[in-house]
Amino acid sequence: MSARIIDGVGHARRLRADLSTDIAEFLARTGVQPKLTVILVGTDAASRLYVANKARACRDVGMQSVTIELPASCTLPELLSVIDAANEDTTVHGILVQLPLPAHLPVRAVLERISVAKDVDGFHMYNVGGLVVGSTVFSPCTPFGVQKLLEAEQIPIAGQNVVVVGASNIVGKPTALMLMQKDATVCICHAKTRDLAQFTIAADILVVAAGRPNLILAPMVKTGAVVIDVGINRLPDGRIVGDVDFESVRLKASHITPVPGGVGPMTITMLLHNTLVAARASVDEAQGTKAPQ
Ligand SMILES: Nc1nc(=O)c2c([nH]1)NC[C@@H]1CN(c3ccc(C(=O)N[C@@H](CCC(=O)O)C(=O)O)cc3)C=[N+]21
Repeated sequence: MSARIIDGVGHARRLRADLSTDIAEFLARTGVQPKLTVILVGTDAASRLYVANKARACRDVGMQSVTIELPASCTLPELLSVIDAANEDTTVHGILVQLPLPAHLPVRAVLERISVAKDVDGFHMYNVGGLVVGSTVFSPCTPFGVQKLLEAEQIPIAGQNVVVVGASNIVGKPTALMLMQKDATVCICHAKTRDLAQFTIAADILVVAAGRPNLILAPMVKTGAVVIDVGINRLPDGRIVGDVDFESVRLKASHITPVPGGVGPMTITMLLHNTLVAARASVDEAQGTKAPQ
């Protein structure tokens, strides 16, 4: 068997074309252009690149984006006052604080400052908690992108055995909750899991977000499984690889995402989606057509 390679770039392109149409229609109808504010603290090269990619993606679909760059020495009160200003600015619909933050800044305090209605990353505790009860304002972009990829590939989720490898707050845990909400039987493995293979071999859908190259080898994968690789690792030779040994696992899986070109492009797409949803909600609220969130 050779797996179908899930084309994240193609799925993302189709979704972004739809978003462009929706944004143009929304602008024509309301006069409001959706706007994302990205806050970048420090000068980490990878973060700068990601932020530049997000800004370009916004422009490509007709959204405004503003990047606010703060020095790595920025204090917590300084960062919070920048967030407060974006919260109060009615022309801003989405706010994203690029992670990771410099070590002296407390991540939770920063994320909890973002208005829930503008938390397009879905990282605010209110949105995280919403995943537990199945009613979130914004779903986090990477798990949301994984779910969209599965839907676009018409892969059934209900009743499937889903194994998530990696228990991070931004990928593993929310992915598990979102797929459980879709009636999957979900298991979460992490760095302390004993005998990882005994769990992964049972997976109909294996989602890997551990940040370790070659963590998942072919003998750990069930024949015909759907393998979603969320890992992004830069090797010493500069190559970007996921957490899955792509060349061996593709011979055993039914579907597999490549890295790059799999989940990554969907993450930014769902950020754009969430920003449009935020802009719509803000117009609805201003017109009193919906209860404020
Ligand atoms: N507040 C916050 N929100 C985030 O969503 C967030 C963040 N901080 N910090 C960093 C991570 C990482 N992340 C990626 C998004 C897109 C790709 C992506 O498009 N990757 C491409 C290109 C990969 C490459 O060549 O570098 C691909 O996989 O094909 C990757 C990684 C969002 N993150």
